[in-house]
Amino acid sequence: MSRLVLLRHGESVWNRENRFTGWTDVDLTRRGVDEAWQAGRLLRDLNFHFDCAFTSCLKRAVQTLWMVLDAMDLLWVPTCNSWRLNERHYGALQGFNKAEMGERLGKEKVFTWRRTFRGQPPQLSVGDPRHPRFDARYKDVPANLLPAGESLEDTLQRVLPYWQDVICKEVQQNKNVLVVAHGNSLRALVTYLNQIDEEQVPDLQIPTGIPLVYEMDGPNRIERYTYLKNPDQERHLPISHFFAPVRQKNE
Ligand SMILES: O=C(O)[C@@H](CO)OP(=O)(O)O
Repeated sequence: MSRLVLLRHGESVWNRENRFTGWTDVDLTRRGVDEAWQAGRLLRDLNFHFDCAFTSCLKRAVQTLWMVLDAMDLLWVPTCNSWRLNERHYGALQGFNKAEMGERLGKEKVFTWRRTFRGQPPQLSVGDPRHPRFDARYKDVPANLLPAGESLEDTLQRVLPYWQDVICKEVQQNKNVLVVAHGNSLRALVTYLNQIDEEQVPDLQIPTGIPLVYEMDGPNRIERYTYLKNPDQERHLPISHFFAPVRQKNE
């Protein structure tokens, strides 16, 4: 039995400003920092332990991971950063205000980009200075793999090899694993793990700073899962309190 915890970073500056963020490397807000510490303290109080941790190459996730591990006195745990866990690349939308884009281009279009499985945002041109090929942190990633605008489906295709080749191997060895990533890279992973139908994908949202815990019997067998919500009220409850049995799609 292994515990896998998925955590979206705390609130970022562009979350607060309601701007398309994607691969833009923005900071956490004060509230985002508090969310990260609170998640770490909750996991500590519930006696969680991690053998390894994974995050993206974006500082809002990296900083959240560090704060969580610090709160748990686990800063020594081996961690890996991968571009494959980055947020969905929002292409030419990055930087624009979501509500303003809805007014200008239509709410339905913006909804399709933000919440459907296949909605693909307008791409960045290869010469655009915001293109990841100009960013030193991606210099070892083959150019043809670097995205310039992704649907959730594209994000899943990028996240999945990292899940299968790296994170899964740890779960297979019954390790307890923490993954701190982003709203859409985690939506993609949860879509896969929970076998969520394409029509249900728009309803799936991942909140900032709330740990999503899976108890896994092998990499493809979820025994049960739950969010650890309302930290202040639930801090002193045993972990067994949180779980309800999971029905999987093929059961
Ligand atoms: O802007 C983004 O990169 C993401 C996450 O903050 O936004 P959305 O939830 O709209 O996909």
